Amino acid sequence: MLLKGLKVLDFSTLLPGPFATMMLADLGAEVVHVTKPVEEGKQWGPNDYLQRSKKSLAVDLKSPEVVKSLKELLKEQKYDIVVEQFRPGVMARLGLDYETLKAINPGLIYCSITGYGQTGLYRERGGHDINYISLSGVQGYSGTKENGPANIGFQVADLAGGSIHAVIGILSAVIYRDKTGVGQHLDISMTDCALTLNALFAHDYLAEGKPLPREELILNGGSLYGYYETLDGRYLSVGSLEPKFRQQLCQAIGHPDLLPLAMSNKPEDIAKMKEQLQSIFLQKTLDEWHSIFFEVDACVEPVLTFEETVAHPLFKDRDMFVEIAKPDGTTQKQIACPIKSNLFKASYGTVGVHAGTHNNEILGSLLKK
Ligand SMILES: CC(C)(COP(=O)(O)OP(=O)(O)OC[C@H]1O[C@@H](n2cnc3c(N)ncnc32)[C@H](O)[C@@H]1OP(=O)(O)O)[C@@H](O)C(=O)NCCC(=O)NCCSC(=O)C(=O)O
Repeated sequence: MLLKGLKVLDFSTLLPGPFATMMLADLGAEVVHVTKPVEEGKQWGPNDYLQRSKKSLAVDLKSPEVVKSLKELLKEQKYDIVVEQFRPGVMARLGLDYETLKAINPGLIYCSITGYGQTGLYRERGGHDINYISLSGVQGYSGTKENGPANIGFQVADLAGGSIHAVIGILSAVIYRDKTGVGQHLDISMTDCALTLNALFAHDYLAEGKPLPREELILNGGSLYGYYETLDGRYLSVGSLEPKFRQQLCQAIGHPDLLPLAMSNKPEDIAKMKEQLQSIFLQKTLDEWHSIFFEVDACVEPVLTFEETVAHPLFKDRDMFVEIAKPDGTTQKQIACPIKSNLFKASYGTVGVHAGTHNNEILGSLLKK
């Protein structure tokens, strides 16, 4: 296991931190999730997946004895990475802030994931993914002129922002600590991370002063790149950006005559081509189009329901679903670790366990002291 020996004490809640520490656990880190005590029979949130392979400690962090015991564990270097995701100030009120813990373990890597960072005007402001992607500008040029931004259905800032940057930060800090013995405090703001997701278009504005209007850029509706409805009310994603793919597209839909229009970058031609494509795609069902495009190199794929995704041979070929053991001896299907290597194969413990399952194992003797 790539991260064998890394020991993480994870105070995070909701999605970004738990997803980050699940990635670390999939790669072999030992993760203990610290949470509030939960009534027997009631599990916290999406525990089965996000908490897989982790141990669970359910404790009242406002109890001085508990905090003393946790510090003891950190002092003895039983855990050398802390992940937390509260509003700035919460961990300090609990006596578990970086400065306090660094004093007892200078090699500690402490990763704080927040909406807006540890500093600045917004530091204590509550928020969720929808707010982070709104402030970061990505929603300012997504959606349509008519309807404005659209709900995207999954959490971009939390995951592509917070979780993945937290993991990169933690692993970089581990490499640095291996060389120097020195730990550090990582300040991961999900909105800062979401800002970086403007990667392609930010430059147009920053370097060239070009505004980023909805439906006028190459990927947001200003080209034929987009979604088109089919006869059965389903959708096709058309990503035929390059000339060779546009050529294949026109052939596949039986309209090589449309190639000059498909190649034109004039806004009026693009609008006409999109209209043509829409009326052509409405003539067949998604399955019929899929049969045609499966044989064609044109960057056209169906928009699948999640059920269809789970059954798709693409993910079967890539072993992207795994059966994870449950404590009752049965298994549960979950998404596999997507990091694949010639040396390493992800291995998993059980699905997330009930909050507090490992209280005795981890804190038992310390709490009795
Ligand atoms: C999500 C939040 C807005 C939720 O706000 P709040 O509910 O007000 O929580 P806070 O973090 O401010 O404070 C948590 C309080 O719970 C207390 N607390 C926490 N755990 C414990 C335990 N185990 N025992 C006792 N007390 C506890 C902690 O001491 C704080 O108390 P006091 O000190 O007494 O206050 C905020 O946590 C936040 O901004 N976090 C960083 C960013 C974030 O997680 N955003 C959401 C991502 S998910 C998302 O976007 C999405 O899916 O959508």
